[in-house]
Amino acid sequence: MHLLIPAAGMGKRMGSQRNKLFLPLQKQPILAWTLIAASNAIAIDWIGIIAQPYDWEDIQEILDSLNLSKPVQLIAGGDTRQGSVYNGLQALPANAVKVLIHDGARCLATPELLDRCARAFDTWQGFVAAIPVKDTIKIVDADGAIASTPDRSQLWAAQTPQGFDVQLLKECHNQGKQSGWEVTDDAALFEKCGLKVGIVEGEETNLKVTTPVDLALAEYILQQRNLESGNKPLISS
Ligand SMILES: Nc1ccn([C@@H]2O[C@H](COP(=O)(O)OP(=O)(O)OP(=O)(O)O)[C@@H](O)[C@H]2O)c(=O)n1
Ligand SMILES: C[C@](O)(CO)[C@H](O)COP(=O)(O)O
Repeated sequence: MHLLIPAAGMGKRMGSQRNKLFLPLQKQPILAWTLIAASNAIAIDWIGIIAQPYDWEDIQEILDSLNLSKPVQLIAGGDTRQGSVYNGLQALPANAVKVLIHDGARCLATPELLDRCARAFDTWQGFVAAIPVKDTIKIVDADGAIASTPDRSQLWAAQTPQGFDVQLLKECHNQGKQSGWEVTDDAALFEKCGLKVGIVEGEETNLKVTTPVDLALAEYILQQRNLESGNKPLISS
């Protein structure tokens, strides 16, 4: 299974002066934890890291320190996440038929989640990891007043991995470019193309490290995990 990791953001909401994926988390850069999970996922056999070229040297240092056994390719990021994934799709090996796309910022995803998503291709051509929404969600109008309250039983918080048939997703990205669609996840492109997207059970701890509060939560979650795992090697042999 091919995996694309969007890692070309600026970390504005983190208030970071550089790519937030280099920030330390339990003595490793955030991106390292994402790569460790990908390395330990049985189904993943190729990794594409989509990053700004000015970050490639620092990412290569992370890769050298982890010494992953799986092939890794660095791919130039775009100005938006959508643009970065577009670039990633163009850079996939010719034999890529299915692809998982997983945010570098979702560094707490477990190998088990990645493998569960890989198995979802038995059922769907497009799918997202997701969890049920816990808060009541409000649709708010331009005046700041609540316009409606969607039925919470139908609301899910989309995460990544998101998985897609490569050819279909390339076509949806091309349609998006031509039509000027601006989306915050790849599933939205599939939906706009009228293609069905399934839900795969996500993980409550699979948060996207976006703000300093997320970083503190991630620190706590990883600390607990590392205590539970003892001195088990980070990378499974
Ligand atoms: N041009 C971009 C923007 C984002 N991403 C990646 O998409 C994932 C989700 O994006 P987000 O959490 O929003 O990261 P940033 O864009 O860095 O955050 P911000 O919006 O706060 O700047 C991250 O792994 C980020 O590196 C990307 O590959 N290319
Ligand atoms: C793809 C995603 O993680 C699904 O929840 C999310 O849409 C990314 O949003 P961001 O603004 O690019 O972080």
